[in-house]
Amino acid sequence: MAIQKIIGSLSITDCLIFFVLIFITYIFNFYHKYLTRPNPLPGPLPLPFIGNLHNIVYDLKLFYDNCRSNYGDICEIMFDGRRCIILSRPEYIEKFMSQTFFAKLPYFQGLDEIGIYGHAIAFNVDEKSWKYNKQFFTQALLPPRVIDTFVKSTNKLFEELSGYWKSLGRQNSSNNNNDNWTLEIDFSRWFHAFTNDFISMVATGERTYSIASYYNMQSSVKSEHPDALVEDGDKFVRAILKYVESLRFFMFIGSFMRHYFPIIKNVANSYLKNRDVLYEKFDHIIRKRRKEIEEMPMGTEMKVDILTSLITANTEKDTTNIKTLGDETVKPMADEEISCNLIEAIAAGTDTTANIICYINYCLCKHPNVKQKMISEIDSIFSKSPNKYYLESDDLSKLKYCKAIIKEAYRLFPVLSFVSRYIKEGYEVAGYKWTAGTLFHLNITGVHRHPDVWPNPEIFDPDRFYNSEKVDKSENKYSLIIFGGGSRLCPGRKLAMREVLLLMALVYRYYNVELVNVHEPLKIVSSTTNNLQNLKVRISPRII
Ligand code: HEM
Repeated sequence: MAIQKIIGSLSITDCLIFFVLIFITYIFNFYHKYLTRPNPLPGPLPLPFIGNLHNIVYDLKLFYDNCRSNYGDICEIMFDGRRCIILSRPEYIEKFMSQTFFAKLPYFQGLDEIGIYGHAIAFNVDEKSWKYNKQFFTQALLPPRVIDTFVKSTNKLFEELSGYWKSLGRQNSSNNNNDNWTLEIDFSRWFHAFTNDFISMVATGERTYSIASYYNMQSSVKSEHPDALVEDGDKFVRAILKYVESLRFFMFIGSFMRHYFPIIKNVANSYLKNRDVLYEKFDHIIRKRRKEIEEMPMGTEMKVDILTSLITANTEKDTTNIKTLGDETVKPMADEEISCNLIEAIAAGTDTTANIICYINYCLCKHPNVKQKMISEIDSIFSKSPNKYYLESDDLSKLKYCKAIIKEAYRLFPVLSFVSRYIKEGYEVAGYKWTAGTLFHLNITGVHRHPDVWPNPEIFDPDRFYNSEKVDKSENKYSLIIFGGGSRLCPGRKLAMREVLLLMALVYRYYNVELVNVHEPLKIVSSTTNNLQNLKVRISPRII
């Protein structure tokens, strides 16, 4: 009653003064806490309420690119109300690359709401559940038999892509029947479509027909795949892309805004609806495959894809030997968990691989000498067997210079700007003691362009990884972290390396590739990955 009386007696000016006082007290507290923090490090000044969101959200890549030169090997930002320490030196990140389990994130209510937090692998913070999922996932991807099968699928899919290029090239030329055509293409769009088609096949055994769909958009004749299949694939890809986009939204936009702020609430709801549609689609795919597997007589050869492997693991149809996790016997994987793993595989394997292919292509077009040396290496594989069209795993292991190019392109243009680690207990890093709850970002660009580690770090020079003298000098274990490291090492690394190598070899074996405009700056849109967009190249068939 007394409080009601006091509130009733307040004028508008009193209320305003009251809110201003609260606001000033908050600001004072915020900066007092900031200025008296333990182990203060350099970094951009955080703002109340948003921390350093404004520094990173507009151009994430630029921020991490400049982080080391502006603030040094160790600096800090404030993210989601907590300190985030950015490490840009191999020696500092080394501790996080051990086999000890590290979470990657603190608790994110938004990620929980969208349904990924604590599930599958990348967003899993529970050691036991993460181990369970990662073991299954790795088992599904790493065996040589599996990799060989996917090498064959890449060859076949490239043949289809090549057919589309040829058809568009001929449609573009005055003479429809010859191989004397040139075609301008958006390399980035084609290879996003390609990796999407491919990873969907790897994950579920079913294609998205993304390359056919992109071809149909540009061609006067349609691909041979039925329209309904292509449209279905399109819908599926759009739902996946929207889901990936929603992860960022649910991480950055706070719970209050998502639930009560009118326009934002609608966006959140549309993301949740998309999630439900996507999970329903995966449910359907999983149920269908379970039934197929159940009906298969024992001993029948199974399909090679992640879905089949996750369904059969630890069942009587299991041909591998997972069975135990530590000392515990583990159970087969539940459908909900399988869905999350499949979504993660598709999300993690599309943009990463497509972008690295684009960056490699850009570097090659900018460095004709490197390109020529690489083409000689590729041709040497084919010249040993003149009727060869496809390449096999054994051929790929001979492409040493191509591998060096991949590493060097990735060093200069990492697809991910950073990887994160979150400590649940006190820990010593870079000579400082950190309390539980500190988040670390391992700055990939900072490490990859560190002048103490890499001589002339801004120069594209694949010989760093080819010429053994140079390799010994400059490559220390954590100075190149393409696939992260330690317990969190990327389980898709072998598959991705094979796919990228094979695509390089096939594209440059069969096509001349030039940038349409050599002087045009790169268009990189940085979000979860550093997406290279609108990479216009001119292709024509190589006369071999
Ligand atoms: C060129 C392509 C790829 C690159 C550059 C790449 C890079 C990375 C990096 C840097 C990490 C973080 C590692 C860390 O925190 O230390 C990661 C994690 C991961 N990647 Fe990849 N990746 C690629 C392809 C793939 C593919 C094809 C798949 C699956 C089919 C995949 C699945 C995953 C998963 C599930 C994780 C989470 C691992 C964990 O947290 O334990 N990646 N990847």
